[in-house]
Amino acid sequence: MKMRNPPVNSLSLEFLTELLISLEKLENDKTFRGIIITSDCPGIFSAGLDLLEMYGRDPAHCAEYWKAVQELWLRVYLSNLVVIGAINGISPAGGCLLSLSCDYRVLANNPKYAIGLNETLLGIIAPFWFKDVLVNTIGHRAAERALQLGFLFPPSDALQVGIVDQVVPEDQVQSTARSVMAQWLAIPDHARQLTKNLVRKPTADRLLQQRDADIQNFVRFISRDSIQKSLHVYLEKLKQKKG
Ligand SMILES: CCCCCCCC/C=C\C/C=C/C(=O)SCCNC(=O)CCNC(=O)[C@H](O)C(C)(C)COP(=O)(O)OP(=O)(O)OC[C@H]1O[C@@H](n2cnc3c(N)ncnc32)[C@H](O)[C@@H]1OP(=O)(O)O
Repeated sequence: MKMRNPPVNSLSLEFLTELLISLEKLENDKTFRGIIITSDCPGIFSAGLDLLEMYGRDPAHCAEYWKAVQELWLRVYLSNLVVIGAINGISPAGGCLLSLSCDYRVLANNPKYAIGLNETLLGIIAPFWFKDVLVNTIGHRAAERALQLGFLFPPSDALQVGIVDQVVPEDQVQSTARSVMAQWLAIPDHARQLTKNLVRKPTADRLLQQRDADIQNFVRFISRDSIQKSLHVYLEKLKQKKG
C-alpha cells in the first residue's frame, strides 16, 4: 500500500477515510495475507496528523476527525494481516504511530528520516494510546524521555532504541520488507493472528473501553485557546522555514 497524499502524506480526514476503505477491502479479500505500507512522497513517510484538521475547526469537526484517527489506528494495530512498514521517509507523531502499529518496521538509512512522537515540540501531548504503543515498543524509561523531549530519532538511534526493527540502505527498503513478509507468511495464519491478538488486545482495549471519552477529551484539549495558539505558532514556523 503506497500512501499518496502530497506534499507530505499528512493524515487528513479524507486521506484517513481512503486508507480505512483500502484496508477494509484488503482485509475482506481472503487472497491477501499481508500488506507492506510505504510512501509515494519522496523523503516523507507521513507528516502525521493533519494540523489543519485540528486548527481553527469547530468541535464537531474535531470529534469526527478524532474518531477517524482512532479507527485507523485500531484497524492497523489489530489487523489480521501481516503489516510491514517500509519506512522510506520522515515519520513524526501520527506517522510514527502508523509505523509503530505495523508488525515489523524497516527504515531507510538516511539521516533525514527521523521517527518519533514529537508532539511536545508542537506544544501538544501524545494521547495515552500513542504513549502505550511507544512504551510497548521501546520500554518505559526510553519512552518517558522520548515523549517528554519530543525525540525524533535518526535511523541509527531509532534502531538502537528499538523503535524500528531494521535499518537498511534506501534502495533496499522495499526488497527487505518483502523478504521479511515471506518469513512472517511462513507462519500459519491462525496461530500468528491469535498470538497477535493476545499480545495487542489489552492495549487496544484501553481505548475501546473509553472511545467516546477519548474523543471528548481530545476536543476539549484541542479547542483550548492556548493549544490553538501553539498550533498557530507551529504552522507559522513551517511556513517560515520555506523562507
Ligand atoms: C487531556 C488529554 C487529552 C489528550 C489530547 C491529545 C491531543 C493530541 C493531539 C494530536 C496528536 C498529534 C499528532 C500529530 O501527528 S501532529 C503532526 C506532527 N507532524 C509534524 O510535526 C511534522 C510537521 N511537518 C514537517 O516537519 C515538515 O513539513 C516535513 C519534514 C514533514 C516535510 O518538510 P518539507 O518537505 O520541507 O515540506 P514543508 O514543511 O514545506 O511542508 C509542505 C506543506 O505541508 C504542510 N504540512 C507539513 N506537515 C503538515 C501536517 N502535519 N499537517 C498539515 N500540513 C502540514 C506545510 O505547512 C506546507 O504547507 P504549505 O506552506 O501550505 O505548502
